[in-house]
Formats: sequence, structure tokens, C-alpha cells
Amino acid sequence: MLEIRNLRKAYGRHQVLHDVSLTLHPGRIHGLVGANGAGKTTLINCLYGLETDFEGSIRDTAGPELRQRTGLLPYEPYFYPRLTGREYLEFCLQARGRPVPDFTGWNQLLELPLDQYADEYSAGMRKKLALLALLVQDFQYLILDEPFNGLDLEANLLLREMLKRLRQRGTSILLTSHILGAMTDVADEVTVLVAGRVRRHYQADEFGTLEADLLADLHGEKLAQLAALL
Ligand SMILES: Nc1ncnc2c1ncn2[C@@H]1O[C@H](COP(=O)(O)OP(=O)(O)OP(=O)(O)O)[C@@H](O)[C@H]1O
Repeated sequence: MLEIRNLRKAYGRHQVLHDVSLTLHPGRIHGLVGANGAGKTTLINCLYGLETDFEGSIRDTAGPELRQRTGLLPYEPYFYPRLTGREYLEFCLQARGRPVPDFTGWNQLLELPLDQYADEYSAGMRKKLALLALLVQDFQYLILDEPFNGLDLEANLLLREMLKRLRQRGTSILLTSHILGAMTDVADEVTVLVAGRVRRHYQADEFGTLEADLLADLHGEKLAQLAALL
């Protein structure tokens, strides 16, 4: 279990996260929703250790090696130039000291040109390759920043099914998405961040309220403004 308690993060004088608390449970998918700039990526960066200068605590109840047990899908995966998709996968595994498996089965699903340079892939293919690098490793925690973004319809459906299967195997998943339907289809609970503060945690049986609240909160004011303009 991963416990985030009273997380506070500032960039200079700009306080981005204000006492954010949430818990990732084994075998559960936790969605993180928030407007652009709400602090989702900052929270993920703190979780994954890309940001260390924060207050509050992030504790893995299984022990101190959180980074070893965690895989991150960044919003925009980066690939070194002149590295093929296959070499990228091998690099990811070797960097973690893990054996390199046969990628054939996985790649029959994702259909990537693994022998082409990864930095020449399309946006959707880049996301699939970064996902594949996570799927072939057995992580306890997966942090997925906008995993559905850029994927075609088939890959989107496939990813939803993969997430459900990973959940069955006991993986804890934190995911962000601006596509509410994709999020509520797979998530067991959702945390709404508004300007760096937790507005509310929703359980799956409250997702109906979540949609209504988001519409009212995030769009109500803007729609009134739009009505005055158009
Ligand atoms: N490295 C940084 N230096 C200074 N400010 C930053 C930095 N990274 C993020 N911020 C600020 O922190 C706030 C939250 O940004 P963050 O990227 O976490 O939001 P987000 O919820 O992920 O947004 P989006 O949905 O657009 O990806 C923004 O005001 C942003 O300008």
C-alpha cells in the first residue's frame, strides 16, 4: 500500500500542492482528475522521486525500495535518438537488472515496428512502446500519466482491458486522464484535485455524482460566461 500524507510542494513562491493525501491499495485503480495546472504531474513526480524537495510523506508499507517497485508512464515518453524500439525495451529492462524476455506475444497485441528508431515513431506508437516497457516488467505500482491520450480506438480498448487484468493480479495503479469515461470505466476510486488541493475522493458507486460535480464545478461558471459571449 502506498500512503501519501499531507504532501506539499512549491516551486519558488508558488505553492502547487497543498496537503494532498491519498492511498494506493493493491489491486485497485485510483484515478486522479483535475484541470490543467491542478498539480497532477507534480504529484506524480513527487511519487516517482523526480521531485524530492517536498513536505509531507510518501510511504510504501512494503518497504523502502519504492522506486524499484514502481513503473512510470510519463505524459510524453522520451526516447534517445538512434535507438530502435527493441533496443529501448532492452535498455529499460537491463537498467533495472531484469532479464530480457521475448517481446513477440506482447507485440502481436501492440503491433509496433520494434526494429525502427523509436524517436521516429508517431505519438501513439511512442505511448504504446513506453507502455510495453512497463507491461513486460512486474511492477507493484504503476503510475500512468494520461495513458489513453494519443492511442487509437483499438489500443484504447486494449489498454482498458490490460488495466483490469493488472488489477486482478494485485497491481496498484494511479492514473490521470482528461477522458472521464475512460477513467470511470476502469477506476475503483477517483480523487479530484482543484488548484493543488483534494476537493473530494469518490468511490465507484459515487461516480454519477462525480460527473455532475465536475460539470457544475469546472464548467458551470465558464458556461455562464460563454452564454454571455455567444
Ligand atoms: N518545474 C516547474 N517549475 C515551476 N512551476 C512548475 C513546474 N512544474 C509545474 N509547475 C507549475 O505547477 C502547477 C501544476 O502543474 P502540473 O504540471 O503539475 O499540472 P497538471 O495538473 O499536471 O496539468 P495538465 O493537466 O495541464 O498536465 C502549474 O501552475 C505549473 O505551472
